[in-house]
Amino acid sequence: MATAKSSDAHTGPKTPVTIITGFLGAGKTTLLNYLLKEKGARSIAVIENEFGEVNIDRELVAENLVAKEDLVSLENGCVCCSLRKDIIKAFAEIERRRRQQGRKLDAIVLETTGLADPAPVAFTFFANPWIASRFRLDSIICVVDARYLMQHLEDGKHSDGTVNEAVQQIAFADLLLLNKVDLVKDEAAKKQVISAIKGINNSARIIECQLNQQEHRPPMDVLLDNNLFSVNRVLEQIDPTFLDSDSDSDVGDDEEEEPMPASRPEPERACAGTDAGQAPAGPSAGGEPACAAKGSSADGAAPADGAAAAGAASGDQAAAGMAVDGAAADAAARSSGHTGPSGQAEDGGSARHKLLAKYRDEHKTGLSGHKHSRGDDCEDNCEECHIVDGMPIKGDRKPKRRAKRLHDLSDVSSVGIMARGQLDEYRFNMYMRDLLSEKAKDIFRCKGVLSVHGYGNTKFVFQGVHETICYGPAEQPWRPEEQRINQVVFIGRGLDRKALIEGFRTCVWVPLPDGWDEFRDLATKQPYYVNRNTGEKSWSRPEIACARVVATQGNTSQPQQLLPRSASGQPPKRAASVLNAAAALAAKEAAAAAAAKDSSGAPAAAPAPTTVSS
Ligand SMILES: Nc1nc2c(ncn2[C@@H]2O[C@H](COP(=O)(O)OP(=O)(O)OP(=O)(O)O)[C@@H](O)[C@H]2O)c(=O)[nH]1
Repeated sequence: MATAKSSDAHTGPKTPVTIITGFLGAGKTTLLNYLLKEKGARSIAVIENEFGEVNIDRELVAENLVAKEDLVSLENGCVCCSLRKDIIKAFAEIERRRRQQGRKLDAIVLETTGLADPAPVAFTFFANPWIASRFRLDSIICVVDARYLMQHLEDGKHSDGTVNEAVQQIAFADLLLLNKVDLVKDEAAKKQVISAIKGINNSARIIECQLNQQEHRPPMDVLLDNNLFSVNRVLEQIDPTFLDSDSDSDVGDDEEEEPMPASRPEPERACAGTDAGQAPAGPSAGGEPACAAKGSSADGAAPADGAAAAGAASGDQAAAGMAVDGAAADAAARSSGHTGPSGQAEDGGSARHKLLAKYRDEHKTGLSGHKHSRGDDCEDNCEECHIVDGMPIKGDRKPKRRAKRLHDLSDVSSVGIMARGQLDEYRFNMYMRDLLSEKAKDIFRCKGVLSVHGYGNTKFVFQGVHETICYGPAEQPWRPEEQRINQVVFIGRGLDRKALIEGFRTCVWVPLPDGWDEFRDLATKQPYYVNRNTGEKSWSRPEIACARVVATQGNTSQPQQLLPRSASGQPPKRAASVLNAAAALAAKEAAAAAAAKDSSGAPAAAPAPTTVSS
């Protein structure tokens, strides 16, 4: 088993880490891009976590980074649950790259998925000694979608005691950005949202903003290096068991079994490298700096042995400093078999108890405000006495363990679809229109990068949050050497994977058979087809050739299967209904338009849409 030597201890300043949280589509990536664009001389690395099977954000963030090495992506899962141990690897990877390049690093920004509970992520900074000695949690910023918050709070009410992610995200925030205020025109509705936020978190500052508008963004120095995270606030106001272990908290325990990042100078330390991905380019936004930050950071010494060296600290940060070292010592003792000052192996609990007790003795303050020192028989029989020390102080109560939150994503999934080639604009529009008119409530989020037939090298990005959807050109076109692969991801509840994939297949543009040309009806923009040899006109596409669509499946980002076409070569049923509905609607509109002016050149006299059968 690896044993850390005192020379392993990192004694330099700790790099501040900002966690960006917020529900799906709230504006986290928009904020991240703003931070990256306006970072000035700061060197920022990004850990970006994507829930979806296809990572669209990587495209949209990468171009704002100085080097692609600054981005580590954790894909297809949540850092708060399935990818929890990968956070440590991500930090190790960033550290490895930084050392390799001999660059300074001023800050790390970690964007969680929109479904992440920030608590376990924040806990990592206290549970893992290697992280605790090198990084400090600067603040948790929660981006709140002013338009959809009430819906998300309502949707997330679970009768079985499981946690609503939107509530957790707000509760744990040190700073709340009430975003998309442009979409809430009604002042009363906005007040309702603010009051709902305050009902969950009354101590964090709320800043109203519009992150996609330069002039309505919060100033940079309010956002970065603001030193807002306070472990005391978390313990007092949110979760008194925050620093207690749960079954997932041993995040560093198995790291020592894995190899270190290749160039890492401390091979015996308990942490591991990663193959985390790197990224191509994508679009983003600009912004402007201003304003003041508060407080200063505390850079405690790393816990070199089980006893842990306490860092120099003050105020709120002192609590964090002590807790860091305490928890770090705890984890170090557990994972590395370190010995305490007595030379005896200490269990993690006692190492942490000593440090927490020291802090409490110094401050003589209980978490809920009543005064007592450790070991006192607390007259209030307050819960915290039992929780903080992890053992019963009074009576025969059993040691407490942090209640493990259930992260209920049982019915929430993501469907990632990739398709080579180009999309047929009209069909894709119809597909999305049809889909969202039926499923907007359950499709929390959709996004994609598209290559559309007829638009040359323009790369399109589409972004959907429930029924709000927008398309636009990415900042960078398709590069000549870049493979044009359409990528879309849907995240939501009860998604019908098969229907989504089959529907998307019908959107891929395929060449027409010889002799056929495509035209657009002037009034409806619906395409129609003319055979230049025979003069035949049709609203339905003469032939749909085989399209190669690769769908990702389950919890893997690897393409899994090629979907077979139906034997007839016709689109599947669901797609047929999409096309029929679209065609019927368009035909109705065309008839009305044709009645008004008979000059479009489309098939004569309100053509009956040809039924496409499967
Ligand atoms: N109207 C409006 N749209 C915004 C604002 N900020 C961001 N958006 C848009 O909201 C959509 C989602 O923004 P993202 O930044 O991708 O949201 P996100 O939280 O990163 O989404 P996920 O990572 O998928 O959870 C995009 O289309 C943004 O352009 C805003 O202030 N007003």
